[in-house]
Amino acid sequence: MSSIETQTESAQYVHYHDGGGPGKRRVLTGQDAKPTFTELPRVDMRRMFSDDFASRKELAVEVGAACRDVGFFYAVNHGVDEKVLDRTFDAVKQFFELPTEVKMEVHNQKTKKFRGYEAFLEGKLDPSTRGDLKEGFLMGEDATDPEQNRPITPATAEPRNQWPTAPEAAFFRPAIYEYYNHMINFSRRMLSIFALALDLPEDYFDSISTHPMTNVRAVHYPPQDSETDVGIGAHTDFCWFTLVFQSQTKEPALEVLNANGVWVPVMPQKNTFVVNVADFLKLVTGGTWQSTVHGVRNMGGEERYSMPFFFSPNEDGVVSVLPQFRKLGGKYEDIVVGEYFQRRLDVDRTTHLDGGEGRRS
Ligand SMILES: O=C(O)CCC(=O)C(=O)O
Ligand SMILES: [Fe+2]
Repeated sequence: MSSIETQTESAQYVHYHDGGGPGKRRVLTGQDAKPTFTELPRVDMRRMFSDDFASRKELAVEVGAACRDVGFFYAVNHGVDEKVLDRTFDAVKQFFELPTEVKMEVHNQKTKKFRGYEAFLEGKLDPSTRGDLKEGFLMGEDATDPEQNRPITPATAEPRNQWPTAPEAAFFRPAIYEYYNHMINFSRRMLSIFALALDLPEDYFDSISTHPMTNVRAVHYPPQDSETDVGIGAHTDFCWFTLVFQSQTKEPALEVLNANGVWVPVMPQKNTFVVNVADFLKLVTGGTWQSTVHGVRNMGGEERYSMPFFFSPNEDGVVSVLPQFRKLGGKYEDIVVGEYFQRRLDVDRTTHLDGGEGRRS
């Protein structure tokens, strides 16, 4: 998949999973190539904590450009303590080393929201593969978990998360909650910067984000030795935005697709998050911001771990294309966040791409 290889092939397509269905992009080379990114911008988030509005606005302008031109950026000086990140990754590694039966107690197929443990090869966004070469654990908003301090209402009374009960797994729940709470705070600041980047008041999204839909996914990718395997098939995320912390492998594994159908590697950088725009932010910006296709191939010979945090507004929040992105005469429907989210989850659960085409054909 080098750029040289790309230039010698003609009329190739890259296939992916977008908006709940199959998508493809022509690989453009030579005179057909469009101006597009070849690396991720680095954004210094320290200004997010500034009392000075001009400083926050300056940050928002940079973030807005990254969201429009790339859909992905590195976030440095994000304010999440490095010690918390180290502790979280230690716990995640330890969890995945537990016996399979301990992990399978909380198998995600026992829940409607797919929470809990996902075994190797069970995820399969790309039907030409034997499945995603990863195992994972997913948790998220759940008013019945006392750690979340949320009122239980008829709509939130059912437990959503699953936690292992084996004594040897007792360390895991508090470790994940420590990360989760830090990520909620980081996300709220991020949300106000996104609002500013869209020339809206900083608190514009707050009223629909009082009890946001959120997920932490801990993922373990073993090293793969076959080019035909994938850690996670090419896809876009179906939330508002995603914050990813990845382990420090020597070789990059996460890859982001640019407009010319070229996979841009995302080299892990120390104490740095990768932030990406997801489908909802693309939707409310009328496609001005990009929900960029990405995937993982862990070819560097090392175990890899990552911790994506997915943020969406309230389940009963109603969103639509923002006024400044509407075209005269256009028809714009309201979308209930939770309904859209569950539809996408059901698609992911039950369907795969048609046709058996891989990432390139
Ligand atoms: O592991 C990563 O770096 C990204 C994972 C990812 O894209 C996802 O879980 O949606
Ligand atoms: Fe993703």
